[in-house]
Amino acid sequence: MSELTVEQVMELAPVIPVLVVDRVEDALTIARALVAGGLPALEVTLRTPAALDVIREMSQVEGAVVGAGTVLNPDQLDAAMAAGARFVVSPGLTEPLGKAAIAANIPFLPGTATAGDIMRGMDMGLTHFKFFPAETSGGLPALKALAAPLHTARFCPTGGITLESAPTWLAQPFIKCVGGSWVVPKGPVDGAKIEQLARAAAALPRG
Ligand SMILES: O=C(O)C(=O)C[C@H](O)[C@H](O)COP(=O)(O)O
Repeated sequence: MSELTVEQVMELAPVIPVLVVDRVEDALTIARALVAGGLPALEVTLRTPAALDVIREMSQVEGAVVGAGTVLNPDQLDAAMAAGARFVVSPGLTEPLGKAAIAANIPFLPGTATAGDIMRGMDMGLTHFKFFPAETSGGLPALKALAAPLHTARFCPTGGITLESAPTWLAQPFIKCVGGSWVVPKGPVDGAKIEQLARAAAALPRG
């Protein structure tokens, strides 16, 4: 259960940082730096063995709204929610995962890249989607072409987006936020650097 709607999660900041965290010891430093920099919605990808513990740790940080990314199936959805995830993101939309997320009443951003993906989501009652992988799926021209007929859908493009390219995406009315990993660079964790990158991302204007 989450007290936020998916729209509210997307409106927290212009950027949802996509996090791949290997060491649970780094979780608090990363989350505090991102929240201090103005990015409260944190997507912890289930790509590392530490991910569920990282969600638990980060959830203790005041102001953080911690979600799970790379959620592939209902079992992972359950595990993420048990760890405290308040929203979930997936690279693609399957019927089992979509139904489970709707039944669990948790904000869900399924990855979509085609009209068929988005229409299947709409049939399930979903209204907000990740556009993934954004740059290699045709970039903004592709999403504009999809959003024209599917005009009620709202998007969080993710995949290949940078601080420099984000403003062009965010200027579109059908785009609520973007996702990106650039805010937390790979390598040793530097809280001051992360906070600085978060501040720049949080200051991006939205359309
Ligand atoms: O697996 C998921 O659910 C994901 O969220 C994948 C991420 O969207 C991308 O890995 C982020 O892409 P970059 O910003 O280009 O690094």
